[in-house]
Amino acid sequence: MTTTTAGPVADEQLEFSGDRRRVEATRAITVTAMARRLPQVVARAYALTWRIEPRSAALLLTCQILSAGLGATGLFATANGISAVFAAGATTSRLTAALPSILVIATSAGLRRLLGIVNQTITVRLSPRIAREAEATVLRATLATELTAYDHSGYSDDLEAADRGAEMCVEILGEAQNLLASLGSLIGAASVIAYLHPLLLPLLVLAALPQGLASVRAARVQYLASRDAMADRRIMANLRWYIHVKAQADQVRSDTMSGFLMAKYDQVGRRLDRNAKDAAAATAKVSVLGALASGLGAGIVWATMAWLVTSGRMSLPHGGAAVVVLTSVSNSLAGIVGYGAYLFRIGMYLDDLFGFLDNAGGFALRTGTHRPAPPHQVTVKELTYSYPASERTALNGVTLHVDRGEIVALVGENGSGKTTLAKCLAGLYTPEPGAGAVEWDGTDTRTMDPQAMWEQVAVVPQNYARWPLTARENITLGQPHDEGDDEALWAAARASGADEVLAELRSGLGTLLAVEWLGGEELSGGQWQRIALARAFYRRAGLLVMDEPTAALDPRAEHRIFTNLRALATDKAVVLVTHRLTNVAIADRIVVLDHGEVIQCGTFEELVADTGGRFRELWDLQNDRTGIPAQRTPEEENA
Ligand SMILES: Nc1ncnc2c1ncn2[C@@H]1O[C@H](COP(=O)(O)OP(=O)(O)OP(=O)(O)O)[C@@H](O)[C@H]1O
Repeated sequence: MTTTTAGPVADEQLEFSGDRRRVEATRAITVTAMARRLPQVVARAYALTWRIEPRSAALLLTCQILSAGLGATGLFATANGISAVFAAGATTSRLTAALPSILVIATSAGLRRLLGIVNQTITVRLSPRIAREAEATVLRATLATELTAYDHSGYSDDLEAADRGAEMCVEILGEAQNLLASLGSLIGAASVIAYLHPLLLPLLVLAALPQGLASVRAARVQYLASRDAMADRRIMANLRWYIHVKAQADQVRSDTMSGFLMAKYDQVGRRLDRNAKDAAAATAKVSVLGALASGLGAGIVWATMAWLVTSGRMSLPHGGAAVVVLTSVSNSLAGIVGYGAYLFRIGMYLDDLFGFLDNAGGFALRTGTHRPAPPHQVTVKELTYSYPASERTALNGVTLHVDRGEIVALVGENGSGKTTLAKCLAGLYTPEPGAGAVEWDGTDTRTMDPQAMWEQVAVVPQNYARWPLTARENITLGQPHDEGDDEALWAAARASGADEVLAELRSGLGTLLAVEWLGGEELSGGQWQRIALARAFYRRAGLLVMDEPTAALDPRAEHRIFTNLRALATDKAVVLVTHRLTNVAIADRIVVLDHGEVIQCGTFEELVADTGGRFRELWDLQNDRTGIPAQRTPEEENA
């Protein structure tokens, strides 16, 4: 428990908030509504196949239709064969009469088996491709998502649900095929049953209905349970990641966190177990009820048939044939119910998938078309920005400009809004309508094609990526690079100090970085930062945004960066975020932020001279040596 002036407040629990609305909507789905969706799911399965291989999709459907026709032919032949065998007359003449039927039964069974093999071969071959294609679609949608999506609770849950939907696609074609096969058999068998005695058909449907309803209900229970468990599964996946990866392996040990992390893991695991137990109990309950009802239904069907035969309403040979066909009917019904229920479930996951794909989870990238040139001036006008999860505004009415050839530094205390502003300048966050604007040479960045805009931007973020790629790729990725021409790369490396790092790598630019991956070499934190700087300097960008670019650098490397920065800025607008105030002397202008507002703006000399200002206050604090023993030079020591 923590305490505030308002009294004790319970700790917030580690929890991912999924989109509860969608779960609620799913809960409200009725069995009939779900039944109506079954054809839609089957159609989706064939549409996905069609997109990959139209000929195979057509062949699969043709096989299904032929197979159903052959099934019906075989059953009619069975009924006729049985009638012939049970008819009056000599055994040989009865067998001779049954022979054509036996030939038809054997041929249709053989051909059906052959068609089944063709179906299975195509399905097994295409299913992984369908899933991969769906997965790639989710990846493309994710890459075309606004960065702010990640700040919305629920987005990651939706993304994961979509991913799961894509995974389920591996089964959709097979299950749709099974369902169609059962349906084909059922139609064939039902027509034979109706021919034998019309009363048997409605009775059969009645007998199968309770089992069907129960299976659909069980599928819904399982889907909802798995959707409810999604947030917990993500927590566990995150915990596993924290325990597995190298990035914090040292802190897990030095902070003696193993017990703490495992306790969290177990706690969430127990919640998942409870969820699974409840779902299993609910599924078992509906399944038992369904089984009882369908057993009762089957009893009624058999009793009716016995009554029809004994009362002379159906001949004995027809009765015998009905027994055989009924077995086929109940197998087909069981197939329809089983595969249908499973397809319902897949259909719900597909809804998650297609719901996400429709508009990238609600955060599709803005679709401006203007392709900007490198800007001469970047302007921020009355910009206000709030993070979706926060009640505070991160930026409040900020106005500033950066010209090409100019370096503008953003300074301020932690949480004052520097990084947020830097991301808005780089077009990573887009202002809401009416919340100000970021303009490049007078053009609102909201009207720009985001990819084309980012081509003009180079960013050194606080947490730069350490790609498990070669040193060359780590610097050139995302940029056109002429094979065999590393001149521009080396120029960027020299400006950032990465040349010294590259010189010591065992295979130079071709060295694989990150030791965790395929035996690559590992770099120190500062060496990685030099690579990240080289990556930004290599980009042919008109706007360079650097957020704490030298935090991990030694004094020599830092000095080199700031010595080279002025030359780099000649054809760029440069924005520099830093807490090291000695470094901002290089800037043409310094903008001081406080709680998302610009409170000072001027040159280094102006701001240091302003004794009552925040910059001067921070400067004095950074240079205050109170409590630190004075450093004496060797000459002073000797004197
Ligand atoms: N993703 C986010 N979601 C919600 N609030 C955020 C998010 N990122 C930052 N904030 C909030 O926005 C405000 C500004 O954060 P920002 O990172 O821009 O500050 P900063 O000046 O760069 O801080 P620092 O010097 O510590 O890097 C802070 O109050 C912070 O809590």
